[in-house]
Amino acid sequence: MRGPAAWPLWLLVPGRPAARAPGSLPLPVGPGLLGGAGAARRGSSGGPGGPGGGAGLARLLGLWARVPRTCRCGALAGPGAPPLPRSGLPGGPAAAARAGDEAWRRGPAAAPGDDRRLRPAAAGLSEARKLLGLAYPERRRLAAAVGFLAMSSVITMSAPFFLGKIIDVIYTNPTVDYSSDLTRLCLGLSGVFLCGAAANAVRVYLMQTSGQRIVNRLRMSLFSSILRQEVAFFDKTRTGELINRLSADTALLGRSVTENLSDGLRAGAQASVGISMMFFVSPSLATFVLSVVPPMSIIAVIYGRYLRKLTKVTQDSLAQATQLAEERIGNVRTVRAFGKEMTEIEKYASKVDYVMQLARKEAFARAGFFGATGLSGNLIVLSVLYKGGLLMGSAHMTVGELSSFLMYAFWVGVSIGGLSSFYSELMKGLGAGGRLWELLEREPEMPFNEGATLNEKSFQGALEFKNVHFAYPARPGVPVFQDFSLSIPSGSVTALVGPSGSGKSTVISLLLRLYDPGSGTISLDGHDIRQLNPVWLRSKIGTVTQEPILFSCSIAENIAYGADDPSSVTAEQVGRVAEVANADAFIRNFPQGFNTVVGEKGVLLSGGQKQRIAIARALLKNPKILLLDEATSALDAENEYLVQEALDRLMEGRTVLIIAHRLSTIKNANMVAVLDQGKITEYGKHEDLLSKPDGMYRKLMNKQSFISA
Ligand SMILES: Nc1ncnc2c1ncn2[C@@H]1O[C@H](COP(=O)(O)OP(=O)(O)OP(=O)(O)O)[C@@H](O)[C@H]1O
Repeated sequence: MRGPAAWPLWLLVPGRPAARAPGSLPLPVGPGLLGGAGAARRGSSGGPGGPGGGAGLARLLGLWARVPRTCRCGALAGPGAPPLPRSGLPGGPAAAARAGDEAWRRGPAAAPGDDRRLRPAAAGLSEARKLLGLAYPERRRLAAAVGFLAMSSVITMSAPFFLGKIIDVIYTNPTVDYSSDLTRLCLGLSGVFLCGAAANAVRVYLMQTSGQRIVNRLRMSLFSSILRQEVAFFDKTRTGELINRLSADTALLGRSVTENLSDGLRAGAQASVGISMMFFVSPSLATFVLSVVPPMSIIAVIYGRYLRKLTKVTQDSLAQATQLAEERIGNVRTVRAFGKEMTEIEKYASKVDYVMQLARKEAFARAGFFGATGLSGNLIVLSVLYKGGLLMGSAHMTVGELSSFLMYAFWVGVSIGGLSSFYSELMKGLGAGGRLWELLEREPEMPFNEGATLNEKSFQGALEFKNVHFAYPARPGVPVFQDFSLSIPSGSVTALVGPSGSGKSTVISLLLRLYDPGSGTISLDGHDIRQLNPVWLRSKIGTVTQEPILFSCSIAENIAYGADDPSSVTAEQVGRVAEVANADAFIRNFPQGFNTVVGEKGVLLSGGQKQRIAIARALLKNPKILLLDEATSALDAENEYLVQEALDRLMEGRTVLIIAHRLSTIKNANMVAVLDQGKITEYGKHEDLLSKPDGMYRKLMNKQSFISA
């Protein structure tokens, strides 16, 4: 915040400390003498520009990779891990309750473990109340800050009165020696100003720290709410947009309820005290001055509404620009391979240009608003001088009283400027808040962590699809499965084959319950998986895809990610599974061994190496059910052998569904299922299916090149 001492004396252009309006009048006393001036207009940093301003399964599972990196490693346990902090508060609901966070609490009918019902209690209330609800957990700090604010404001606002007295001491009787009176008054006032400055400093500190805590809590709540959403939500919502909401919008919203609120309160308090003092010093002059306030209020309301709408559009366009940048930077190899750098730069430039256009509109509105308030401020001063001069001439006012009045008028002008800044920042906060509330209050269409679990001892891992009909929510009119039925007995290996796009990866998505079928049932040991707790279900399933997604952390952390509680995994456990997965030799060859950081999405490793790390991760998870997607392209002979051997070890004793691309896998499978046009058209052993002369399987074998290794 700009320090008051840096403000020019003539500053009466409300909310524009840095710009002197042409022709504005110099005032006798500057705010620098009067302690902190919280009415300083906030910078517009939160506005445009922001604060500181054919591998289907891989694609599906890649959704998980959209999770921001910082949360992927270690901190975020896999399925089966303790649920994410409810209510977004680091300590979960208990902490929320401790913090008195009424905006985030369980609904009255919530069952234990029912995360879905956690929703902001403020839902349905006006947005302004929701904003204030955010500040509620910080009420003690904020109340203390308001106390210090009141103290510094009282001191600030008493200054003009005493300064007027000093002027009268000087002017009233120039022949008398008034030096001792003057020294006493000035020393006393210096002490009082010092107290005012200290109170103001404490207020700023408390407000800033509360603001950051509110933003942190808001970000945690939002991140938690985003991660709970069903996968279909991520099919429709773009990552960059969510990132923008998490960073820019939360900051804007947080600021509007703390620093801005504090400055608004200060300005409000100072304006009302200033107006009262103006009436106290000269009622007739005060009545005259305040006749200009109502027209200004009307302009402010119109301006505020406009700004609110504009902020919403600006934040949306900013989110789109972030989305584009995030996607292109994340896929820079593809951009480079196609030589599209310049095209992408132009695309980004057009998005940023649009944000700029909106910023220009905002600047235009701001300029008009602050120009009008500045002009009226200066006119007030001029008229006070005029009318005050006349009153002094008729001996109705002393020079000290006129000086006091002018200073109060000045403070009221500054405070009204502060109030208009507060109002515009609040409107911006409300504009940015709209989308945030939508996200925060969105209830996932699929339960996140509720439902039954099966008895671990009797759990077999038999899977069955019965008359399943399914279309992706993003394409409801295009059915992927129509009357799809398939049984995968416990402990058996079923190979799934079918033409590209026939829905093989979709089978895996449905088993992981990333989506629910439109009709029909998918059961585990005879229980409809919709009745089961999805987190528990996923903890029983391991997946290895042809393009495994690794996170940008160490190899050890990537392997430990498979465990229910990654933090409890020992180096020995990691070493052991890496050995079984034929991965430890190449890992140990890296200078930093298991501590080697693999780069974003594991970009620093080869395909075969990534697969073996994924196999080690699955081994550590030790699931009853395995869903595998074999690599379509052949690895070199050695890698091929090592991966295959690791996979064979991984498959032992589990229920396995494998999207097969290797002849050897198909031949070794207990059963082969042929998927075509949303149905299983053939089912049996490799040799039996091959013996059907017109069968789909035979045609597939002839058409598609299965890897012969
Ligand atoms: N998230 C999604 N939203 C909408 N449609 C999708 C989605 N994922 C896949 N599809 C569509 O569903 C159909 C089945 O896709 P799926 O990935 O299951 O096929 P596949 O048999 O695994 O293909 P491939 O062998 O090429 O990987 C395709 O038509 C595909 O375009």
